[in-house]
Amino acid sequence: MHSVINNIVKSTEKRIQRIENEADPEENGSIRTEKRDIVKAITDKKSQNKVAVIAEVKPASPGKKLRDIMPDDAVMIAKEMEKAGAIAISVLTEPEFFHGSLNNLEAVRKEVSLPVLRKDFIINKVQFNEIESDLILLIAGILRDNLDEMVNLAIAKGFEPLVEVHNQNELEEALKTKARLIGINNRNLSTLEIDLDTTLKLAPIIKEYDINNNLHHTIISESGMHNIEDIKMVIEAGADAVLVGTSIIKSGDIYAKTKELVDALD
Ligand SMILES: O=C(O)c1ccccc1NCC(=O)[C@H](O)[C@H](O)COP(=O)(O)O
Repeated sequence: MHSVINNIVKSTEKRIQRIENEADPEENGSIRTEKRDIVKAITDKKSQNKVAVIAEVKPASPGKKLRDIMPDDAVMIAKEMEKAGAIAISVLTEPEFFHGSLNNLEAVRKEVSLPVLRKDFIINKVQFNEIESDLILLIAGILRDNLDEMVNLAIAKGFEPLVEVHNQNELEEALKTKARLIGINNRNLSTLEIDLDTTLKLAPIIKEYDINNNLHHTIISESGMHNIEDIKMVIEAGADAVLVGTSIIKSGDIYAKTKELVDALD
């Protein structure tokens, strides 16, 4: 793992200590009452020959500030994304390296009707009790042997787990779990380099696995997409949806950039 990721995990462990000190770990919160179905949203979007875009409310990435985003701004950004045809909103909640917040997520989920993904470094089950979201990110390369258990706990808590992988080993572990959504992260968490070929390499492996086992996973290509060509490339490789943060947030026109990506197949 890159030293940045090690630092993020250490910082997350400190956050977890605070949660454990403050909350009842057996608290039964986070059971969804209202389901926002991302799989249906993706299927519907694809049937219109549009791109299923999960647009990310991302204030920063390690060492890079993108835009100050407080709850009111997060809501305004998410509404622009929704209006432009995004099928879901991803909200960063990691505070130290991504300047995200639980308040941003809570405000967005209240004000938009799309499924909302909690984008964070989830390494302990107590984090499931922190806040409601429709989807939750689980990173195979960080959770390793705990992946299967965390997927099961997330499902039991009412979350739709998005299991993120970057290489074939992680993918094989992800496919052993009950997760319906596999995120292929084009960003290598050991080097932080981005290579869209990651999706080109891994998506066909998922497709073949599904054919052989009569299953259907939803494939989400994540990170490093900036333009129509990037989107077309990963969709052609078999991605059902794309997750885009930086290029939308930095564009200066959230609505226009999101729409450009949604309409990439026109
Ligand atoms: O965004 C980063 O630089 C980053 C660094 C270390 C770990 C994770 C990181 N990103 C998390 C993400 O998954 C992205 O925010 C998401 O896929 C959107 O990517 P992008 O469109 O490249 O902002």
